[in-house]
Amino acid sequence: AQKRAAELHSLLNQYGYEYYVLDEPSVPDSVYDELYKELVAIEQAFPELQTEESPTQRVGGQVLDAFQKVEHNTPMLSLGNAFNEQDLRDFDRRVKQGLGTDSYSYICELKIDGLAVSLRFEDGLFVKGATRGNGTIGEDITANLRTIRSIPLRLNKPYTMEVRGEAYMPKKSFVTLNEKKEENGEEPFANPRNAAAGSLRQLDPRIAASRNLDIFLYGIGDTGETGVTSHSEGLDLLQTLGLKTNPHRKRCQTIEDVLEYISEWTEKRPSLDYDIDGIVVKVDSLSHQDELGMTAKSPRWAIAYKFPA
Ligand SMILES: COc1nc2nc(N)nc(N)c2nc1C
Repeated sequence: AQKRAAELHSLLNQYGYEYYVLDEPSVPDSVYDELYKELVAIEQAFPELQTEESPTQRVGGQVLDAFQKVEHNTPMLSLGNAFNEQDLRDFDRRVKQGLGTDSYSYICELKIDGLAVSLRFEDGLFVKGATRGNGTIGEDITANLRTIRSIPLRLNKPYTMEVRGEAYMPKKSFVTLNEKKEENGEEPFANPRNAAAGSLRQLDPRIAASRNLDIFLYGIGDTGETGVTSHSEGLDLLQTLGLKTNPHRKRCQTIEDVLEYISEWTEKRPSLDYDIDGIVVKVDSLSHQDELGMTAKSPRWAIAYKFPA
């Protein structure tokens, strides 16, 4: 039974990855459901097999009475803002001056309008999830983050690492949720960001589980042991580990390419099924990032271009 349960864990994990992360299921839902039912039956017969990594344990039963505080192993940064082309050109000039060369490249990412969270994996197992908080101390919302189907309960490799990302509510889920709230005479959420934040702050994980939240991961807390040398390699690594990253990221050689990417996504923004509030521009090479370092609270190697409100 233990062998079969382990087989079912990895099968259901793989099918879940294909469905929720790649959006390319390789088997019909009926196959997934059959295997899931088989696992539930085995776990009922052998409760000791009901481990925290089992897909049957995604939605915890108990309601917390409060969130614990969690200290992030590496602080979660905050980004300086740019509001126009001049700000971006000033940023690029500072990067060029700081590096003393113009042979560097950027990576551009959509800035998801959600809630910044940090996920901790130990030997591949998802062990803890927290809000950003003040950057050093956040709130333990592990039980709620476990309900996000695109977060694997175990990575494809036994890595120990902290990854950062943005949990969000897709636009369609936001509309449906607010329709339900209006029907029940409840106060609707103002926007998907507030809805995602409100859902992850619920003490009952069953409420978070009902909110159809999703996540895009964008950073590795401590790249040291991963051996990656650029941010874009880091994002590719996250993807191979089974984590969901945003597919619209782009390497840009010059600030002109960055400006082009920004105008492209300013136009395409309404076609996305999630809200974005800007574009994050980062110097791609990690050694260049180390050379440029940080100001008091933000990296000198990154900037967030914010769309006009
Ligand atoms: C390096 O620090 C950051 N990187 C980020 N990257 C993306 N894509 N989105 C963010 N919201 C973000 N936020 C921070 C503080």
